[in-house]
Amino acid sequence: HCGKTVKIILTPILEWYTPEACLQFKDNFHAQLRTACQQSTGTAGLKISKVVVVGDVYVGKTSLIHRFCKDRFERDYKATIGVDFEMERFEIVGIPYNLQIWDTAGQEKFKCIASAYYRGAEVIITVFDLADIQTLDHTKQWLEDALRENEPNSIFVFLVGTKKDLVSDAVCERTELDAIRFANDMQAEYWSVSAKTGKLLQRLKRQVLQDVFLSMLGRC
Ligand SMILES: Nc1nc2c(ncn2[C@@H]2O[C@H](COP(=O)(O)OP(=O)(O)OP(=O)(O)O)[C@@H](O)[C@H]2O)c(=O)[nH]1
Repeated sequence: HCGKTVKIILTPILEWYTPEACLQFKDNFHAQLRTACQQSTGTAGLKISKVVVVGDVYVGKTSLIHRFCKDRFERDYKATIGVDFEMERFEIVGIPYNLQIWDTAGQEKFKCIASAYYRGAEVIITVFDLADIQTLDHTKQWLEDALRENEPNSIFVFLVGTKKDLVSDAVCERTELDAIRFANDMQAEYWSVSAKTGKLLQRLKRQVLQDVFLSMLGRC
């Protein structure tokens, strides 16, 4: 679990983690990376990174974040009122980082409140429901709104289709073809996932952490 690539270094704090066997704690670990990590400070000296999750009402944004941070799924729907956030802690070369994951409301009446929290994001995750193709059509607008509050060239964008468990493989494949076209236009990375089964979500999470890390390096 600890190796020489950035991807592997970004393992969050896990119970089976053994610092003694971890390359990033060795004296001869990549000097440039170590310096970059030590220099990258965010708001008020804390090392904070921000991910913002946007998309239509009921597409599964909250469920995605719960699976990300708590590895839990709830069947009952509770609309997000305005915004909410989860904090995920992880370490790089022994330096603790806080990853803020902002959950925004999809309901039109809360859009004004939610958009006030778009600023300062390193990653934007634009979500749609694989079982409701119309929600894919709206992703470009969600992204446009989120990008307006950020520096478009320094941001990583994900397009995520959720509720993969609700659609057949054939429907999923057809929708993915459209989604990949959208992703190319949006310069986004595309993933199909299910918060219910948790399928691919841990891999998506690692990819998000990797992009956050690259973004921090870019700021140094
Ligand atoms: N089967 C299935 N249901 C899901 C999945 N993800 C979310 N849901 C369900 O879809 C409903 C809406 O999910 P939420 O995560 O609350 O949706 P949201 O996008 O946060 O909604 P707003 O906060 O109102 O914008 C809930 O009843 C979830 O249990 C999934 O991957 N599979």
